[in-house]
Amino acid sequence: MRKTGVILMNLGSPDSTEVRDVRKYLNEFLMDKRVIDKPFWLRFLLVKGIITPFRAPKSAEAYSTIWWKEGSPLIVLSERLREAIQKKTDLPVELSMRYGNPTPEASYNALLKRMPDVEEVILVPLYPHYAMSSFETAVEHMKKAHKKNNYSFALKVVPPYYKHPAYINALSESMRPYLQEDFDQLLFSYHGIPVSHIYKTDTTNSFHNLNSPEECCTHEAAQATCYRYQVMTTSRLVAKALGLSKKQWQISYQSRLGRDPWLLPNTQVRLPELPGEHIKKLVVACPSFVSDCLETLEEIEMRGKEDFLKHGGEKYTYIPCMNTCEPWIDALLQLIEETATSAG
Ligand SMILES: C=CC1=C(C)c2cc3[nH]c(cc4nc(cc5[nH]c(cc1n2)c(C)c5CCC(=O)O)C(CCC(=O)O)=C4C)c(C)c3C=C
Ligand SMILES: [Fe+2]
Ligand SMILES: [Fe+2]
Repeated sequence: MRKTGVILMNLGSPDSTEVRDVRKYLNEFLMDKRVIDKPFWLRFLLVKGIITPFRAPKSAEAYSTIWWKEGSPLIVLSERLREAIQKKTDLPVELSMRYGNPTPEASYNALLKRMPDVEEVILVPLYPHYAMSSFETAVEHMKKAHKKNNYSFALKVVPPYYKHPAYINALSESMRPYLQEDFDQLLFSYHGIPVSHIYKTDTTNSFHNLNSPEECCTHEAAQATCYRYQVMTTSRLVAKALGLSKKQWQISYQSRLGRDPWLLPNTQVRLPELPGEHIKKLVVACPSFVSDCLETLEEIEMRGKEDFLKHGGEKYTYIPCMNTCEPWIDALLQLIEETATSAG
């Protein structure tokens, strides 16, 4: 048996709701070339000159409406997830963040302290879908720190699990209790990305049918890195597991930033429109996030609800992320086990 350790990796949060900490976090996040894929000089000008100065005070205020006494919900929930997995495995499990703390070095070193002769580390990106601004940047960041520090252990990555039966089961079961009461539609609101990212990660030059709400690309190699295809697949499989007909659900994309074209339809645009389309009782789930965070608690649970009800909606139910629910812990243990025993 190889000596194996595990690192869970999520996005990260500012250290506090102080504007200076939010500014530092936004600068690190948005200067990532996989998040804003512009030439360095343009990204620098946009981020340091326009986006961060305007956004930091607003984001700080938004963070202060969801912050817990223990800290950022995303960090606290990710740490609770680590603890819950640790209770069910003998492998040492650590947590890392793409931006802010704990850094990859801190988590590798924490793992080495617990298991000095570790031979392989299984990296679990806490993103079910592939996007260059989420999954890819997390993996590349961990690989970079691995190479820089010349660690002797191997690094293995859990691939995107957007259609893995254990993940689909966990997501469906976490949602099921919220669909017992009468509702008109379920909205899957995924984090949006710029359309250009879909083409940038596609090495096959495939056609992505952006006009179709039901299909994207058909080439398997393109699907492996197509965020849109993957979120559509997750939604279809979850809807099937929950016994929903096609008329009972739809997809939209949230958290848009900047002027470039992003995936459509946009959640912020759709929420006020839905009551006019006879969708008065809405249930909303956010499956691109596995832990609740600013984008789910503030944008969807709070602001989204207000907007929907203001425009004639009657009932709005937000479904929390999987966080530490039991089937999710079991799914992660299965993904870790499968990756540890895989040849890669
Ligand atoms: C160009 C901008 C952004 C892209 C592309 C993007 C993709 C992306 N993000 C997540 C997950 C999360 N994003 C979160 C916050 C957040 N996202 C952006 C911008 C882009 N994200 C910003 C500027 C922020 C900061 C907050 C704000 O000012 O709105 C979070 C929450 C973090 C927290 O602390 O709670 C998550 C999680 C994914 C999965 C993704 C691509 C699929
Ligand atoms: Fe984001
Ligand atoms: Fe596609």
